[in-house]
Amino acid sequence: MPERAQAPAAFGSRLTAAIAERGRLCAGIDPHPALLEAWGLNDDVAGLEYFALTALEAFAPVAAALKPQVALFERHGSRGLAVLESLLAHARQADVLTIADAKRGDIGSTMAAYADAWLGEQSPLAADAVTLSPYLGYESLRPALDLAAQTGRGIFVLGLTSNPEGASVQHVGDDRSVARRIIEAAGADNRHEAPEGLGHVGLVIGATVGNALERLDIDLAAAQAPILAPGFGAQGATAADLRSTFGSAWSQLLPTSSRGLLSAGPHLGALRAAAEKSRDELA
Ligand SMILES: O=c1ccn([C@@H]2O[C@H](COP(=O)(O)O)[C@@H](O)[C@H]2O)c(=O)[nH]1
Repeated sequence: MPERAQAPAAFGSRLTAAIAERGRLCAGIDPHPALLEAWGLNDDVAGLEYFALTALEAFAPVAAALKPQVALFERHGSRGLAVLESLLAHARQADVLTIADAKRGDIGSTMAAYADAWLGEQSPLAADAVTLSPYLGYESLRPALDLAAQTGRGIFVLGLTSNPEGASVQHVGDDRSVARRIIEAAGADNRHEAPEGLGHVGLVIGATVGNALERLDIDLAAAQAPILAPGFGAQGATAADLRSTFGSAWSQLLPTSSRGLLSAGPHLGALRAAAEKSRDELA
């Protein structure tokens, strides 16, 4: 279980320091069955554990953060979640930030339990940040927003997702789109907690969204939000796409790639080289 002797620095500062030290890449740990097979592993708990810990060892020195995809651990049941707990503990020892990609969201009373699970000091599943879905309303996330602020952890709220179907919900709205409302709400929280620099309320904005930010009149700089940008790599977005999509918000950006890196495995050297190449493209 995580133990902390004194109040930790705020998540935005910790992420800024990690990017300065290790570069801007977030390395995804997505143990897909097809990747386990490609690595010569069985699709079982032993294969999962080998995969996750090898990826951690390869990526931790060259990534600002690691993002395990929770669903791919959950599909192995309670023993899969135990592997995730072990991965998170090893990441703490390696001093690399973790973002649990769990996409949780529920009414406030249940949200408090999700917050305890992913952000609570005593939880074996506690990560440095967790992804959340605001579909029940941004304010329903309040227990997690508050606990993250108290514990020096962060959250990443889905804003504009990388999948093409996301637009049918997120782009909707007469004067202000759903995405813009979520992003403005995150910005209000960040300005309240941290008048300068990155706040603890991050946003997920896909690397694949093209000119949606411009079309929806969204000001990411004003939100002071760390931006987790999936879609880099296997979903087709390049470093050049990231630059044209995010422009002046570049300093907030944490591009994340999973299959694009993991398909270089199983050898640690090849995995490390793939991550270094992506990190350098983002430098
Ligand atoms: O909008 C979103 C939100 C989350 N994801 C997650 O990121 C990774 C992407 O994996 P790749 O292999 O690099 O495509 C995966 O865990 C998704 O669940 C996303 O892709 N888009």
